[in-house]
Amino acid sequence: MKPRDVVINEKSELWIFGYGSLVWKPDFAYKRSKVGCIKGYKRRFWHGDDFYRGDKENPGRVATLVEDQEACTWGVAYEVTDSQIEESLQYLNMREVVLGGYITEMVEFIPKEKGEGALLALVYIATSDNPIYLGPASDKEIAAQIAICRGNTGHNIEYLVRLAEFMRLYCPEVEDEHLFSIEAAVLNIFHHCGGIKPPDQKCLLMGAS
Ligand SMILES: N[C@@H](CCC(=O)N[C@@H](CS)C(=O)NCC(=O)O)C(=O)O
Repeated sequence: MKPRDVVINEKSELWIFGYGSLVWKPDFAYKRSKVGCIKGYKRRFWHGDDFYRGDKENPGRVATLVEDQEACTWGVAYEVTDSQIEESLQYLNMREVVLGGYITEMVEFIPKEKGEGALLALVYIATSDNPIYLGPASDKEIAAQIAICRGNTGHNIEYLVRLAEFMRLYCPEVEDEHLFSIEAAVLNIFHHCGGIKPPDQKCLLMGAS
């Protein structure tokens, strides 16, 4: 399945950029990966998810990209070659497009490693005309929604914490205020609601409820 705008170079290679669950759970075979960023977009928890991290009644909040010329978004680009191209596109079409409501764009990816040239990469973006797009909300409102949602692959908190973990580990110099203020607000909710012990990251990362 080749989405309309996928560019596969003459060496039969394709790069796929992930900035949400794809940074910690690609779940497709790839040849190699690079940490880096794409310019002109900011990551926002403005997309709804009524399948993986939420349900029809309580849709979760997951990452999408919003155009902003001043911003850049950090994540991971995966190189797929030969038969991996068709396999990954088929898999991601179901995961991201059919079940997730994302569309595909080609963007310029800039590797973090010095001296490595920019690459064209496929990215999955949920736009505001998408039926399950939730749009802007305060960090506290987003945190309150994430704190109570879970879906077919686990808790919405796990999605948030694993992404924050990725950024702390691989992009420690990057200030992602939106991501970290939502994470802090979620932990604050657990701290203040009836003294429930804040879920430590280990238990969250274990996908505990
Ligand atoms: N397209 C973004 C977001 C992808 C994403 O988080 N998609 C959701 C679908 S709504 C997903 O695959 N979730 C799997 C999970 O949460 O386990 C990325 O490149 O990482």
